[in-house]
Amino acid sequence: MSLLTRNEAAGKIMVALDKPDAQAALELAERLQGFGCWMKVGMELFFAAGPAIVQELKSRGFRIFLDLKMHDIPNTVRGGARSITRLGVDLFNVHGAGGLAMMSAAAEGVQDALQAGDVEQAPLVIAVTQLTSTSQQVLNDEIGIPGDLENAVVHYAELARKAGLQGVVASPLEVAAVKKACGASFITVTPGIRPRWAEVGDQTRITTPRDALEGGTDYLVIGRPITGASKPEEALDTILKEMTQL
Ligand SMILES: O=C(O)c1cc(=O)[nH]c(=O)n1[C@@H]1O[C@H](COP(=O)(O)O)[C@@H](O)[C@H]1O
Repeated sequence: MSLLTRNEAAGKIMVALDKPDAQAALELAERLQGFGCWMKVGMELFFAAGPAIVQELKSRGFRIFLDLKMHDIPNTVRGGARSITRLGVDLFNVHGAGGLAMMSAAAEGVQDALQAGDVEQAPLVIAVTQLTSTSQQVLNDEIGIPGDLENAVVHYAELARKAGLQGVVASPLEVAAVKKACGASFITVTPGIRPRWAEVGDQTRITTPRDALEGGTDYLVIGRPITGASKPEEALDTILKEMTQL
């Protein structure tokens, strides 16, 4: 594989802004401003700071992945997707476990907002397959889904594609299988990224940033290895070097 430029690699990174309030999040965003990464706003930040944090980050030029993992009846998810689309985010997710009708409703909610003229650009919608903290044993013995974890991920990916979604959240270990089943242009967004020098924490299905890139992922979601560092900009810089240098 040919190596990416630093800017190309940075454009594939989504920094998980898992911070308790707007001030902490914006301080961190400011330190990472020049890199050209996406920002991922998840539950911790959104539940504390609300939609205003999305507008603020957008006004600073960041592309936004809103990670609220909707999982509800189709009608509720359709309305939720409509509201999220109106916020002007670039990408958001729903749970594949909600099934085909629920994922189709998410896609319909996006169309509702477009047809109402609320926004001009449709966000990408992707489905969470199996959380990257879930191991094979937990999938089988606790969650109660039998069989191979990779097959479970591919099953949800195929359902997501059928529902008209544009991609999935999966671990970098399943990217090849997802692309094989759903096509090269079906987007893979992969958390579970751990440089060798970072703590693994609660993630179980992990690779290094370089391995994720070489495995063909479209986007790398990276939180604590960057956000937990005393100098987040240096951690991100190190990751970019690891991704782009021979
Ligand atoms: O949808 C997600 O973003 C997500 C799905 C998943 O399967 N695993 C996962 O870790 N995430 C999110 O990705 C981020 C990973 O953060 P770190 O483990 O700190 O790098 C967190 O914000 C998680 O909420």
